[in-house]
Amino acid sequence: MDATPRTHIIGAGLIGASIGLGLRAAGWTTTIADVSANAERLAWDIGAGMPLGDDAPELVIVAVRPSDTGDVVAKALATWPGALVTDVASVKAPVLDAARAVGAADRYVGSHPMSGREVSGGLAAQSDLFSARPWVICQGEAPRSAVAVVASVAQALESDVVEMEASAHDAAVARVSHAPQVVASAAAAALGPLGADDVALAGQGLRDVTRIAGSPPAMWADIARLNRHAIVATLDHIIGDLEDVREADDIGEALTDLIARGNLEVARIPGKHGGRTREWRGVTVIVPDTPGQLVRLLTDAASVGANVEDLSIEHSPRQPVGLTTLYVEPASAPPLVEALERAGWTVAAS
Ligand SMILES: NC(=O)C1=CN([C@@H]2O[C@H](COP(=O)(O)OP(=O)(O)OC[C@H]3O[C@@H](n4cnc5c(N)ncnc54)[C@H](O)[C@@H]3O)[C@@H](O)[C@H]2O)C=CC1
Ligand SMILES: O=C(O)C(=O)Cc1ccc(O)cc1
Repeated sequence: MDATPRTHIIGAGLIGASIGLGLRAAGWTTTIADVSANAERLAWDIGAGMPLGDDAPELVIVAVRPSDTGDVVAKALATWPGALVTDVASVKAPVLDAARAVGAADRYVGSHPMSGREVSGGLAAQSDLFSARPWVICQGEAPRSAVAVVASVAQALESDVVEMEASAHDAAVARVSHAPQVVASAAAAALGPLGADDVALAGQGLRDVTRIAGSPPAMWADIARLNRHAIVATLDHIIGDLEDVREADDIGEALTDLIARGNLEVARIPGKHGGRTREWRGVTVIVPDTPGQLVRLLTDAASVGANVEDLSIEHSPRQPVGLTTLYVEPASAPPLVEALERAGWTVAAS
C-alpha cells in the first residue's frame, strides 16, 4: 500500500473531521461521509475530505458512535473487499468481535486515539487534536503490514502509537477514562442542592475535577453499555474507598490514607499533554483583573527569554485579581521570578 493510502472516513463528527483535517494537512487524500447531510457538507466545507468518488478506498476509518461501530465496520469490510478497515471507538473488544463475525478480522485493526473534547460534532474539529497524545492500536487477527498502515495514520497526526490487546485496552480505559467521567459527573451533580451564589465560590479544584462533566451523555451511555463489566469493577474500587472514608471511626485517618495513595498514583500520570512526560516549574503571579494585564505579563516574561510552556488562570468572580501560573523549564524559573518582580509583579509562589 502507498505511504499515503486513499483514505475514506465514515462519520464526520468531532473525531472523524479532526482526523480528516489532520491527514489532509499531512498531504493525504481523504474522502469523508456522514449519514447526516449537514455534518457531511460541513466536513467537506472545512476541508476534512472530499465526497467519495468512484475509486474504492484503500483504507477506511470508521468514526461513528461506539454502539454503531461494529455494524459500520462489518459493512465497510463487505463493501470494499480490498480495503483495510480501522475505527476509533472508545471500546475495542466488541468491534473486533463484529469483524470476526463477518469473517474479515484479517482486514480489521482496532484503534483508539486517547484524545478528545467535551463537545461533539465536526464544528469542534481540530487538525492537531491528536498531537503528542497516545493512539492505541489493537492488532487483533490482522497482519503486521496492516498495523503499519494504521500506525502511519497515527504518526501523520503526530500521535504516540501504543499497541495493546483489545480486552487489556478496555480494562485500562475503564480506569483512565470511563470511570473518571462517571466520577466527574457525580461530583458536578452533587452541586444540585446549592444556589448560584454558593456555586460561585468554586475554585480551580472543582473546575479541574468537573471539566469533563460537560460531556454529551449519548456517547458515554454507549461506552458504558459496551464496557460495563470493566467500568463496574472500577466503580467498585472507588466506592470501596469512599465507603472506607464514610464509615471510618477517624475520618481524618481514613482520608489521610486515601490522599496518600492518590498522591502516589497521580504522580504516575504523564505530563501536560498526556503524552511525553516533561517537568515544568510553575511561577504564580497575582494579576489585576483589568484588560491587557495578561499580555503585559507574557511580554515581561518574554523579555527575559522565558519560554512559557503552559499557562493556567485561576479567577474567582468578584475578585479584583486573578492568579496566573506560567509553566517554564525549571532553570528558567529563578530569572523569570526576578525579572517579573523587577517589572512590578507580585509573585505569589514559584
Ligand atoms: N469525543 C471524544 O472525545 C472521543 C471519541 N472517540 C470515539 O470516536 C467516535 C466518534 O465520536 P465523536 O466524533 O465524538 O462523535 P460525534 O457525535 O461528534 O460524531 C459522530 C458522527 O457519526 C455520524 N454517523 C452516525 N452513524 C453513521 C453511519 N452509519 N454512517 C455515517 N455516519 C454516521 C453522526 O451523524 C455524527 O456526525 C466514537 O466511537 C467515540 O467512542 C474516541 C476518542 C475521543
Ligand atoms: O477530555 C479528555 O480528557 C478525554 O479524555 C477525552 C476522551 C474521551 C473519550 C475517549 O475515548 C478518549 C478521550
